[in-house]
Amino acid sequence: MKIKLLMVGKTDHKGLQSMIQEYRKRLGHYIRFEQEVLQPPKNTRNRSIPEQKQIEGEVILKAVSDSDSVILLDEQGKGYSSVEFAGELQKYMNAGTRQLVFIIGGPYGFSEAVYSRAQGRISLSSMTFSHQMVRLIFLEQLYRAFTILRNESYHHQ
Ligand SMILES: C[S@@+](CC[C@H](N)C(=O)[O-])C[C@H]1O[C@@H](n2cnc3c(N)ncnc32)[C@H](O)[C@@H]1O
Repeated sequence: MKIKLLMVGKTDHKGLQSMIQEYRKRLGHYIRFEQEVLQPPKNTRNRSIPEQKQIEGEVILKAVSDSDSVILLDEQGKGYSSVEFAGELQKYMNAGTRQLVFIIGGPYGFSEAVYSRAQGRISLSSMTFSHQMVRLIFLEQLYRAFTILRNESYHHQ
């Protein structure tokens, strides 16, 4: 299986970039992993929030293939413990999933079209994080999940 992380908008924060890079590197020891930053057109800033979400949604959907399994990172999604999340990843691997795509939305979340395309929604907390912080928190959880599946000593109950 390959995991792809799609994110709307780039992060310029050097500290975050460096920690994200560290977890990407660690994750690469366990699974094929790719991340892609999606850049909505710049001339959308004067649009209403629903219009911006729709435009971002179109950009997101273009980046997803028909055969991908898609999970949204969404504060209103389902909450998992780290062990449960590791179990979910194992289920996708056991099912022969070729590419599992996780998506982090922009500042206003996802359009209805993106919600309809997704197979699932995962909440990392009922609190809202910035779309930039979520990248790091989620990558750490992905890495943690693979150490759990391998019975390594990173995770302690
Ligand atoms: C600033 S948040 C958007 C908040 C917006 N109110 C919404 O309805 O989604 C930007 C993105 O970060 C991610 N995000 C933020 N907090 C999250 C959480 N607790 N769990 C999972 N994803 C989260 C989601 O992908 C969201 O689209």
